[in-house]
Amino acid sequence: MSADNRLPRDAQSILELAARSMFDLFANASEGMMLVDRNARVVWINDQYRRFLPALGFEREEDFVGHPVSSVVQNTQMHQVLATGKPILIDLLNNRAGTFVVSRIPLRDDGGEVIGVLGIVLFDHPETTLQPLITKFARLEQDLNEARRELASQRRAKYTFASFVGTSAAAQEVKRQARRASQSPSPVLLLGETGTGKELLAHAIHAASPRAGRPFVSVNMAAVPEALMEAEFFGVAPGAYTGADRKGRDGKFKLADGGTLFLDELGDMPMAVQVKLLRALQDGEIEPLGSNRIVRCDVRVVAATSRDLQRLVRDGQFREDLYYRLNVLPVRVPPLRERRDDIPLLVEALSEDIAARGAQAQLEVAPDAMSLLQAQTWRGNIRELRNVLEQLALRSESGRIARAAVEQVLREAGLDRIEPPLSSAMDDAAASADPVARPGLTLAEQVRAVEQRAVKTALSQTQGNRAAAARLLGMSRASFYDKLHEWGWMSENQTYV
Ligand SMILES: Nc1ncnc2c1ncn2[C@@H]1O[C@H](COP(=O)(O)OP(=O)(O)OP(=O)(O)O)[C@@H](O)[C@H]1O
Repeated sequence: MSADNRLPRDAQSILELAARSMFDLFANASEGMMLVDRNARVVWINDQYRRFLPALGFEREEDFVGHPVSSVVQNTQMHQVLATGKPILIDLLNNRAGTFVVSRIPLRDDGGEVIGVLGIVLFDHPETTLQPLITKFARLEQDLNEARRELASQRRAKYTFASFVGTSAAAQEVKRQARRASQSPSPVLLLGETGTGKELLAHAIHAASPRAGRPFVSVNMAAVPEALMEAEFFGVAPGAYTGADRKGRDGKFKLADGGTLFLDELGDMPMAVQVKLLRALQDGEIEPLGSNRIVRCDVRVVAATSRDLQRLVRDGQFREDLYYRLNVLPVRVPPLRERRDDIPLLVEALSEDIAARGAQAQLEVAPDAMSLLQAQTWRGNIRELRNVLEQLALRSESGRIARAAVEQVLREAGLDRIEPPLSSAMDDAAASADPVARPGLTLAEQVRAVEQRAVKTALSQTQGNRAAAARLLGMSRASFYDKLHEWGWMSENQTYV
């Protein structure tokens, strides 16, 4: 009989022959084999495997065979194969005996039920035999660990209240309110113009809250395309999509579980997502896309917006019920022009940071240059101030900043140049406002000095809010403005004072 005639021709016999040949191949080529039963107990090992026993800490075979595999082989995954019925064709196993390349194959009875698992040690000491593979694996593992560390650090608060620079009454008040809010589990709504520090405060609130040890996760509504927002928030169930999301993905709600979810640019949230967000906030439950399973999430929400939410509600662009749900602890973050006294401190802190990042000299701003910065309207607030300082730092070798340099940067940045004499005029007037100190004054001059001092005090008490200052002094707004014009403290195109 020729060799060809000995080959079977029916599928079942071919399969049996292949299985037998493969098993013989594995048995001979492998470094060892073990069998566990359906209770994950070791029931058999071959001769080659026996030589690993001392390194695994066993003198006698009976101390190994007959025992649960997880108690005799550290880091084994045999029970996982038993539970899932899925083979692990190739894996690296690390334990006290060394590093091994292993394969784990479920064994099924005629009914298809898993009745045991065959474990095969394909290579021992792969660090010598499989060096390139191991090196690559180690590098990937290292990259993965770094990425995980990076992700974890991104999910920690970057700022604390100490990062919020400012000692003015307005700055202290906003910090006081935010500190109080940090101790409450209710949602916080940070309201203020762009660049006023809302995101910084959101971090600080989280860092001072009982959730500080848990993740801080942000979503910027203006940065996520509308079509992806639902998946971004609530996640995607495995198999809901083909492609990259095949395995499913956690949404930001789940990632923030136990911690704080920061919703930046809340006013830009599409209506469809608003409905789902409301449900998630009310019930503490979310439903990932493509799933019919409810997932519970314990998340504290801090939201921020520079838009007028009440107006968006009136215009039908923001749900009223969601607005009330989020507007439990509103914190108004004042614009820079309401806390000009903080500008010198901010300039110092920001230029220290700029110098540290760019290895440039720390800026030394001349007093008349500083007054120019203090007089500016700063519609982009602290972010805009920082940009101007960065420009100044780039252009200055020594770090010394004269008034002309500030004028030039402001002009090139298209910022209105606002002259500071107003504030000096106000300060000068207020300084000479003590009539007792200036006994030679006429009655009219003394009255005027007293009025000026009262107006200045009222303005500083109301953080520059003229309407509120007028109310405080029991004056109509019109006569208050008349006074400011009369003293040259306000002109048609100047908004300062
Ligand atoms: N009080 C402050 N002290 C120091 N730095 C600040 C302060 N407030 C804001 N900053 C800095 O100014 C920049 C803008 O702040 P932030 O992003 O928090 O503003 P925002 O109000 O969230 O702005 P937007 O509404 O545009 O997102 C950041 O670099 C921040 O670190």
